[in-house]
Amino acid sequence: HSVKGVGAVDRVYDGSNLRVGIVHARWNDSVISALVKGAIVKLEAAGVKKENIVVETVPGSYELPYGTKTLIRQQAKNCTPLDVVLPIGVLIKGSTMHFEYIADAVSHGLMKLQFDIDLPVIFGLLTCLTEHQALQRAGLTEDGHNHGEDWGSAAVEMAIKHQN
Ligand SMILES: O=c1[nH]c(NC[C@H](O)[C@H](O)[C@H](O)CO)c([N+](=O)[O-])c(=O)[nH]1
Repeated sequence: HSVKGVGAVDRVYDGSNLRVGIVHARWNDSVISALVKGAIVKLEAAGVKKENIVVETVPGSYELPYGTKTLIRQQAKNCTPLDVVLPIGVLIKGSTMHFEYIADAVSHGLMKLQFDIDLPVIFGLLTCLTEHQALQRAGLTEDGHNHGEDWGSAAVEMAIKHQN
C-alpha cells in the first residue's frame, strides 16, 4: 500500500438523528447504482434511519448543483430539513472537451452551493478518463474500491458538524 493509505481515516459517528439527501445523475447507471448503494450502506451503518434518506435523480451530472439546491429547498419547505446532501455523478471522458467543462462547472457549482445555502454538500462526482476507472471506483472490479462508501461516511461526519 502507498504510505498515504486509502481514503480518510474513518471515525465513528452517531447518525441516528440525521436527515440525508442523495441526488444522483442517470448517466452510466450501473456505476451510479453501485455508488449509491455503497453510500447508503455506510449511512445505515452509522445509524441513519431509512426514512431519513431521501433519494432524488437528475438527468446528468451537469444538473447536480441545481437538483441539489431544489431538493434542499423542497425538504426545508415540506418536512424536516436535510442535514447534508450527497450529489453523485459519473463523468467518463469522451473524444471532446465536454467532460472538462462539465467537471469544472459541477465541482465549482457544488463547492459554491454549500456556502450559499450553509449546508454541507459532499463531492460525489467521479471524473474518469476510462470506463474501467469508473468501474474500479464503484468497487465493480477485483482491485476496485467503492468511493460511494467514503462519501457516505463523509456525509455523516459533515452533517454532525453542521448540527453542532
Ligand atoms: O453525468 C454525465 N453527464 C454527461 N452529459 C450530460 C450532462 O451532464 C447534462 O445532463 C446535459 O449536458 C444536459 O444539460 C456525460 N457525458 O456527456 O459524457 C457523462 O459522462 N456523465
